[in-house]
Amino acid sequence: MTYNVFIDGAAGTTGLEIAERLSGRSEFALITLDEARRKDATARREALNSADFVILCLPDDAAREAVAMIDNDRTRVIDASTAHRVAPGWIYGFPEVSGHDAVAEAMRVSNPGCYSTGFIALIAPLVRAGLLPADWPYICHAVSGYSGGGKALIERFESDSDIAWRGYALQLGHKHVPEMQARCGLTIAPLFSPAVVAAHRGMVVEVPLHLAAMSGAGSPDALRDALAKFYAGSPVVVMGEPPADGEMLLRASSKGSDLLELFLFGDADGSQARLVARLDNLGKGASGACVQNLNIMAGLPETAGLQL
Ligand SMILES: NC(=O)C1=CN([C@@H]2O[C@H](COP(=O)(O)OP(=O)(O)OC[C@H]3O[C@@H](n4cnc5c(N)ncnc54)[C@H](OP(=O)(O)O)[C@@H]3O)[C@@H](O)[C@H]2O)C=CC1
Ligand SMILES: CC(=O)N[C@@H](CCC(=O)OP(=O)(O)O)C(=O)O
Repeated sequence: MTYNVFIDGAAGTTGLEIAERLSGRSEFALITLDEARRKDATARREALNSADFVILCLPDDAAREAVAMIDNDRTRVIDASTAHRVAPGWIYGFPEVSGHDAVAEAMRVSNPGCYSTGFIALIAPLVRAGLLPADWPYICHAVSGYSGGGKALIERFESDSDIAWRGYALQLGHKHVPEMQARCGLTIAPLFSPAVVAAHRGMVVEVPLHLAAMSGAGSPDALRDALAKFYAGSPVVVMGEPPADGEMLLRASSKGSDLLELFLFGDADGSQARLVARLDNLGKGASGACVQNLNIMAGLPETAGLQL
């Protein structure tokens, strides 16, 4: 069986990476639009309706418009944008947390945000296990490679090599906060502080915890064991090897990866911990996750075409 796949936004950062992961795979045939027609509404409507699977790699408004153009009940959609991540009728495309069966059967899948992937991977299983409270004001710090901001941010960083660090969303209310809160079942929106560093790709997401002040929280060992148990058997989400030298580096030259590595560092008396997720914003943070979801929806091995 060969499935027709249309990547709407195929010339963008996420779209190009998905096409790369699908290239050479006989299970999929890509529907492509040339440069002159890739934003043409008629051509897009035709492509959207002739595909078995559509992957939207578009800004939010264009993603909503694309979904509205689909007028058949056969085409299945994976949306990489923020548009549908807490929308009714959409399955959240994080199979390890939402359930593989839910993704496998879905007509509409919303791919998680890159930062949200790290935060949810760390917090959702621990809240579900009762080892962390749902009613706690969590704080999350993160850094991303500049490709996380798409073509515009890549152009900005590559034309100004003097930017070493860019803090943003300083007025709070980053667009990933609603999905972080909803998918972890938190009663209070987390405070999220993202930044961009002078690396093309890569991401570190950290949630520092005052365990001693949190009623009912587990010990660092209990949290680590619970995460390891939750993701046991996952080929994509793994417990990272704790660094022997006590430091973690994000290298500007790092190659792409579709792995998501989780770490838990605790202090000697167990009163404080740092939960850390390391991933590639373009891997499990975007394109790798899209391909993993596509594999699952098509009934194929979930890691086919992934770089692990
Ligand atoms: N980059 C990342 O790490 C991640 C990105 N995402 C999300 O994925 C989506 C795509 O992001 P990204 O690839 O980074 O962004 P880019 O800006 O790199 O690419 C977006 C592409 O969409 C095209 N486009 C814009 N409007 C239309 C339209 N109306 N019809 C057809 N094509 C259109 C753009 O065209 P043109 O080339 O002419 O500008 C561009 O090629 C966004 O919603 C983003 O938030 C999600 C997770 C991580
Ligand atoms: C560095 C950077 O700018 N990152 C993007 C998020 C990338 C991502 O996850 O994309 P979605 O738009 O699909 O959520 C941002 O903070 O807006």
